[in-house]
Amino acid sequence: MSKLRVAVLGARGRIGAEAVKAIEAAEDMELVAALGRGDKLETLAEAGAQVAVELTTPASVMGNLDFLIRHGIHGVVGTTGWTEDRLAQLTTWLAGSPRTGVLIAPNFSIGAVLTMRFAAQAARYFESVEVVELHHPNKVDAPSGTATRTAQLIAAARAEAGLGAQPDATATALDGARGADVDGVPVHAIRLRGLLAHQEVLLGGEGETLTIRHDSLHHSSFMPGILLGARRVTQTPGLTFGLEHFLDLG
Ligand SMILES: NC(=O)C1=CN([C@@H]2O[C@H](COP(=O)(O)OP(=O)(O)OC[C@H]3O[C@@H](n4cnc5c(N)ncnc54)[C@H](OP(=O)(O)O)[C@@H]3O)[C@@H](O)[C@H]2O)C=CC1
Ligand SMILES: O=C(O)C1=N[C@H](C(=O)O)C[C@H](O)C1
Repeated sequence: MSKLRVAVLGARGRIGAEAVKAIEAAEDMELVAALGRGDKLETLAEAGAQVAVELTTPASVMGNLDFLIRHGIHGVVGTTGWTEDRLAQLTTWLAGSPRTGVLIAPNFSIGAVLTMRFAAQAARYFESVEVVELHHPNKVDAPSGTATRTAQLIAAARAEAGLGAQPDATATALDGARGADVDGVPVHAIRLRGLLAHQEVLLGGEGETLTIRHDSLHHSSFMPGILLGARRVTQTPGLTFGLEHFLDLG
């Protein structure tokens, strides 16, 4: 059987370098290009890449995806910074290349995907909920893509359950003291040397609290999700948002 021809964009970055190793080690894949900033995207087409794993920066990702989609190269995207406007733009580009698939995964680790699932399940039963994400201090964005997605899923679950705004009697506060407001859910971002990628969802009701915590201790935690995404995206035209769509979570 022929191997899947995979490229990495952002190959010299923290997660990109780990992805290069994981793809090289995968028996059913061949790493055909490993590009960093300034490298020519045309290399991808010349190398016959079928899938490109995009792990760069929010500032670079749209330009890269524009190229990939125009050349019919499937995308597996871990880069953050997704807004409604960006997703709409992507959908428009994909409509012009109907056989091309793009997976955007706010988080490739199974534990983080489950955290999002569990948080959305729990959200309808608790009056209060806040998200705390904790990352290494070299991270360029805040809050994290995972925390933003988690808060959006929680907010949707609360709305579906008919829950109103959360109780919060704060009358005065320094700017930022209550975190960022993501669809009514406070999200707090910690940046601390020694950490990698961590998240807590704190839920509170009458006389009880529930904390859901996930820790990525090494970039290897993201690799099975990236490899799964690369395998599945070739069979999944259009835009898929979230690795859970490629997993059987029951
Ligand atoms: N979804 C997930 O599970 C995960 C997502 N991420 C996300 O992945 C992204 C990268 O994170 P991380 O590896 O820590 O960041 P790094 O800064 O370590 O890596 C980003 C790399 O991308 C390179 N780069 C920038 N622009 C381009 C471009 N146009 N073409 C090719 N390469 C480019 C950078 O080069 P230079 O240094 O020269 O600027 C750098 O080497 C972030 O958005 C992060 O949030 C991270 C971990 C898990
Ligand atoms: O920058 C990181 O490191 C990570 N970024 C992603 C995010 O913003 O959610 C995924 C994970 O948290 C690691």
